[in-house]
Amino acid sequence: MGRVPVGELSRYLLGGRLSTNGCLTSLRRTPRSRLVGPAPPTLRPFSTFHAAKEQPEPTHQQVQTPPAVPLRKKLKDEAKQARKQGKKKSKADSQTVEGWELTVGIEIHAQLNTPRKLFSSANTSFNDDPNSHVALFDVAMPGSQPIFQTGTLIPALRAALSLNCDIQPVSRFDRKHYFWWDQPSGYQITQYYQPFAKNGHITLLARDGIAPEDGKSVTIGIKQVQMEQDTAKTLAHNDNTQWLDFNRVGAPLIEIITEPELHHPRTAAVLVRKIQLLLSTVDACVSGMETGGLRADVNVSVRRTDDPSQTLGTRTEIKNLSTIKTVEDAIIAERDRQIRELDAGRRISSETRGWSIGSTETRRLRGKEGEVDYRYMPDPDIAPLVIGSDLIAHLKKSLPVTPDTEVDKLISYFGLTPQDALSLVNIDNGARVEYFYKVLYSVQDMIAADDLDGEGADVKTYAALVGNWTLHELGRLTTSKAGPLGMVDLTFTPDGDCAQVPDAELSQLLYHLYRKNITGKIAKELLMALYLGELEDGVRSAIDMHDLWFKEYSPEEYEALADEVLEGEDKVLQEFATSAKFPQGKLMFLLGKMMRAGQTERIDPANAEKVMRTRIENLRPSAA
Ligand SMILES: Nc1ncnc2c1ncn2[C@@H]1O[C@H](COP(=O)(O)OP(=O)(O)OP(=O)(O)O)[C@@H](O)[C@H]1O
Ligand SMILES: [Mg+2]
Ligand SMILES: [Mg+2]
Repeated sequence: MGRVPVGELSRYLLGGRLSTNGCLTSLRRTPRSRLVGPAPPTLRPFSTFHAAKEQPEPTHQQVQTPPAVPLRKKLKDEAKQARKQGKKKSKADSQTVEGWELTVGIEIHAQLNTPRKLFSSANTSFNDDPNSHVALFDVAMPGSQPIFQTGTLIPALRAALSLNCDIQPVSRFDRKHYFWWDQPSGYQITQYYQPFAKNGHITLLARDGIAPEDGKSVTIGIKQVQMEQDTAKTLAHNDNTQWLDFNRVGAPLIEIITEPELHHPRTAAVLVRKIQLLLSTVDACVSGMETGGLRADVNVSVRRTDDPSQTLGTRTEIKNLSTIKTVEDAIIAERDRQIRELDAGRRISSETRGWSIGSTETRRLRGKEGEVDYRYMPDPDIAPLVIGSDLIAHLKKSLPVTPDTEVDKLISYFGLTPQDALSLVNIDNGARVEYFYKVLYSVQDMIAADDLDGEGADVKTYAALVGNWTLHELGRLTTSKAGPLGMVDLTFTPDGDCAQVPDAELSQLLYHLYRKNITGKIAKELLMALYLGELEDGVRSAIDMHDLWFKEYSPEEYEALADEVLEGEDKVLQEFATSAKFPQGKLMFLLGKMMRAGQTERIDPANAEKVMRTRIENLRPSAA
């Protein structure tokens, strides 16, 4: 059958609203905010749907994803919720329940980092105007055909290789049928019979934060990785009206399916976090859970440990978990619910369940028995996918180092503590560690240019300083103490650029701190001023302008300062002279007073302590 010319179709179906390149474009640009305002008039036939009361629950992964909430806010809300429920951990959130074995398998859906949809040349987009990137095929226009976008394969392969999978030389696409408003064709194209990658694994280490019961490390099998289409985004509006944004329909996803080999809730959460980081490290996916780019479905079952049959219990599936913490919380709640049911003599029915942030119970969405028959069939319009071994070899060679190797290097070569190394690699989806390297290498260049220590300076001496500042001092900026701006999170590009605290400025600051050209206190004040946007001409010029260079007190001046501080402190001095145990707290008190009395840009805490300590030690009973 010949294909209907696009022009004819568009006139017939949309009154000429199709653009010539085959993509739907809204006639009037619809600002993002309109998503919560009245429906865009030109898109009405597609973007509204009046849900009849008897509509079934959404199937598969089409349970609505809530609009992305910043991770920071989510974590705060979760912490608040936890505080409300009492800080004390209840018995229920332990990692094990005596007499029972928990089993978990996870399906992770991740959006691939690619500019095109899976079977059309429409752009993938995040937060663009609704329905502005929609090809004819994406909305199942009759006569439109899928055209596999080969570029989408590259990030998918990188993801599968990073998960140690065997790439299949030939794989195929299948149709999974179901009827729901977010899937215009009535089926999703996925890989059911022959996925492109199988038999992988991922190793989780104790330092990743797995449950102590899992020991030093645990390796979890990856059953398969498959490519598939995403669905349209549904936004619930008032009165049973659902708005649809087809920008997401047909966007390429991978589904990573683990073996049912997880036995502790925290380890399951760690697995999702580690896979998220891995996918971002190999550039397979650019966004994580916090922006809705990665969603996890957890399959949970329990069985009695003394069950001789050794078969796994019936699983239930909790769909669309959107934070790492909810993975752990939902598994615990579902495990405990299943145990309660079985203890009461009831059976677990195979069903799909949901979870909302802050809740304590999973809730039934639908039963698997009544589930739509997916009627899987090979897609007759799509040729088999043939992947050459040369491409695989090339991609293997060009994979970046894994986060595990990165952490090892930060610890052994740069001398960071394991905790700092892990945090650096884990936060901001790997962007913070990029930022760390930028700052570190600039500081290194400045030190080398001095020609004082030249190449000989031990990198560990300043790497620890840079690590501490890029992690902890930067972290401190965003606490409420910094005033209204203090709530503004630092943002990093994937390349490690930060507009609020540019790496070039921080490296200047840290170089001068390392060289003791400025004091730590001054450095902290400068960093805060930088973050608040008060240093128009940068760090170096602020130091010059306000003469903040460290001009350390002479030994005589330190002595005079100590005298000034000790005046009127006879009672404290008496304690030094008489108490058998050295009153360390009192020394700290005197030192604090000395630091406050001295000029910030002239006093070095270590030298001030030396002077004060010598004074005090002369008073000690043993010195007499
Ligand atoms: N008894 C069990 N207990 C816990 N997890 C299980 C059990 N049996 C299977 N699983 C896990 O359930 C998941 C099944 O995912 P898979 O995508 O293969 O099927 P599905 O959930 O039926 O399909 P979909 O949700 O994609 O429509 C896997 O992660 C697997 O490890
Ligand atoms: Mg699945
Ligand atoms: Mg599933």
